Amino acid sequence: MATTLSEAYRDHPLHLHHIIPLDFSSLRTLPDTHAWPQTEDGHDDDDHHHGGGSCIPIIDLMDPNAMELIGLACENWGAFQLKNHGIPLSVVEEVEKEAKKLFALPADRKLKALRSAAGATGYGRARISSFFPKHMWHEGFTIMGSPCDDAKKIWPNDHTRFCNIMENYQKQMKLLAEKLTQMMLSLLGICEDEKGWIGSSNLCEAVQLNFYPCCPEPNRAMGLAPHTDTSLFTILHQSQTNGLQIFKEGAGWVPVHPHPNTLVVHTGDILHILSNSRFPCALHRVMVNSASQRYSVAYFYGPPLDYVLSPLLLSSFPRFRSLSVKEYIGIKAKNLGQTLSLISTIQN
Ligand SMILES: C=C1C[C@]23C[C@H]1CC[C@H]2[C@@]12CCC[C@@](C)(C(=O)O1)[C@H]2[C@@H]3C(=O)O
Ligand SMILES: O=C(O)CCC(=O)C(=O)O
Ligand SMILES: [Fe+2]
Repeated sequence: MATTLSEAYRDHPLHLHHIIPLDFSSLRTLPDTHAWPQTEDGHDDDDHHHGGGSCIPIIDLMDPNAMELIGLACENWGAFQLKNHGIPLSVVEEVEKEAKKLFALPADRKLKALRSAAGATGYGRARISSFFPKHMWHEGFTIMGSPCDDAKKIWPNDHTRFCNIMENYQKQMKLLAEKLTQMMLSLLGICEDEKGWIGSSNLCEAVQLNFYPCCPEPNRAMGLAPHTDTSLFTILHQSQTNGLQIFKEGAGWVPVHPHPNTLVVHTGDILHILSNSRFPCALHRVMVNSASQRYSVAYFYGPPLDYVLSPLLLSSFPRFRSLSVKEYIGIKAKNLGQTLSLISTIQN
């Protein structure tokens, strides 16, 4: 029985043919396998199409009103950009540098750490790939706990630096995540009893390094297809390259422009459930471009696998049935974007 997050994902293997990544650097045109139907909306050169120029709020964590501002941002957007977050710039810069080093390796080196069909960690496509008919313009490296086993396969004698930097990043992110969780759960009026898991050693956390190479035909490609994250919330560092977009009801796809020394925080499925839908779960995607490559580092944070998810904010009837995090992961592995409606108590 799965007791760790990586075991929970291993219980739901992916199909192997979706795992072998492509050597993007060798391509001068977009192969048909990577050509997505063109959409009207969505590219960074036409920002004026998006929500009348509105964008997700930037919140200063040192602001005395930070908590209220976070509440408003979560309700209206399911996302905000956080400055003065307390994570030293050097910690984030080092992770970005290691990610760049990793993805710059020749394909045969990265493939040494290829995630197996039943594996949860290592190098490869995003897990969601198997739900889409076309491939994404993206490479990823997934970390759950220590990345050493995977890093050793890539750098047999030289993996310590990578491991230390990734482990330190997780430690720092976890502290920030605990602070934000306290705030968000308080905002929802959730009592101290329900916060017992915060800071426990078995909570679920993972890091995903993302790389979006330059793309010869960016308007026909997709960096990361629309999805919501399986987290309470996600803390994201993006390199200084546009591409991330968040979907806002009524406004469409809104770009999240990078700001130096600012982290993007967005809600995941679990916060949506606990808040009984008061906080939307951020639907997001990544577009690519032909001029610059893009990197990002996502930190996923959530309660332990056996934690029972049920709406805690009960100003009205519970909109979702109760189930454990582990059970949620299992349903999502088969149903992806349909999962929330499958556990909804509202007929549709
Ligand atoms: C802890 C997580 C969260 C995962 C699965 C597992 C490890 C990798 C994460 C991602 C990262 C890329 C997008 C996503 C949608 C994907 O395909 O893999 C994420 C997914 C999720 O949020 O469900
Ligand atoms: O690259 C990004 O900005 C977003 C990455 C993402 O959505 C993810 O890793 O889940
Ligand atoms: Fe995501």
